[in-house]
Amino acid sequence: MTPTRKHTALPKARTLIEALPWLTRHHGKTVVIKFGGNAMVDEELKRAFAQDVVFLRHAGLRPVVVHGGGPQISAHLDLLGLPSEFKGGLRVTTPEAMNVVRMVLAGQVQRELVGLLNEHGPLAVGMTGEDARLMTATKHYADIDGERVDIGRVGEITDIDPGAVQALLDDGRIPVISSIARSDDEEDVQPGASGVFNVNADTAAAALAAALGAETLMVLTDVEGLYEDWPHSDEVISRLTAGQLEKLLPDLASGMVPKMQGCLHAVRNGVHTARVIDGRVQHSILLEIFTDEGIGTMVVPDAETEGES
Ligand SMILES: Nc1ncnc2c1ncn2[C@@H]1O[C@H](COP(=O)(O)OP(=O)(O)O)[C@@H](O)[C@H]1O
Ligand SMILES: CC(=O)N[C@@H](CCC(=O)OP(=O)(O)O)C(=O)O
Repeated sequence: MTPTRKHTALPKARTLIEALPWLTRHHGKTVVIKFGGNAMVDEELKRAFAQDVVFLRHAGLRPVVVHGGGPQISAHLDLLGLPSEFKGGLRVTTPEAMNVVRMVLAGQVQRELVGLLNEHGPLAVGMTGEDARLMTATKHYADIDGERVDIGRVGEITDIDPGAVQALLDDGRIPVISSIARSDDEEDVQPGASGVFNVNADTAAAALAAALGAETLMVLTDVEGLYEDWPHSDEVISRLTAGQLEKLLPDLASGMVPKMQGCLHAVRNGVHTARVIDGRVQHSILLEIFTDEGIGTMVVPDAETEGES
């Protein structure tokens, strides 16, 4: 006689059933996920990330991945004997460095993520902001202590045409996007890297989330969330409104500046929640979307202080 297995299977069934309200709530909704270069250094984490994104897609959500690659770009510049310098959290991008940025993001990091996602089926399609005019930018100048500083080929997004991304989503695909934008400046008409800009990946993800009318922007990084008094304490701010975040922005440092500016832009432009979560925790995306054990920092629009999770 075959022994019954119903008791051992029950906890698994409970886990699935517990996800039901979240599955219902998020069905058909667009989620833009920014995968940061620092969260991308561990092979197992990358595989778990790909599994989570594919899970979201099969659960009926519309995930879009925007990836970073700061450490990978710096490593390649170093290999070529070129310096890595940041001003106001953004890479000083010479025309020579722009070639490297484009090659590493579109040719290396994006290809790897597309490959990992496609181990689960014909799902992921890679593109950069140049493709189908997804992202157009103009030259960005850094503001360093009130001074306008030239940081080279760094772009500020002026227009997003999300048509190609929407078409891929409608076709059941997972767009994987590198944060490089085409230039519409007149002197930049020539093809090649001289006609494109390097855009911070947090900024690009936030702008895309707003343009797509996404429900959620999720930024995966290498810390637990926004620390209240970084680097002196590791107390994470779990929830804050756009207005509260706006007041904090001038005091924030380095990598958190584009992330939190991006979260603010997203929730002020129609995105329901923007979250900064710990990409070092395996399956952090699933925990965040399908359980009430949400981790990290959640930013909500001003009117919404209660209820959302
Ligand atoms: N208030 C803060 N809370 C958390 N991290 C902060 C804060 N201010 C600055 N940081 C720094 O920002 C870093 C994350 O940004 P970044 O290195 O650009 O990551 P990513 O590659 O994921 O985009 C953290 O590792 C931390 O060193
Ligand atoms: C202008 C600018 O700074 N661009 C970034 C683009 C990559 C990025 O943002 O990667 P992370 O998300 O891993 O930091 C850079 O060149 O490093």
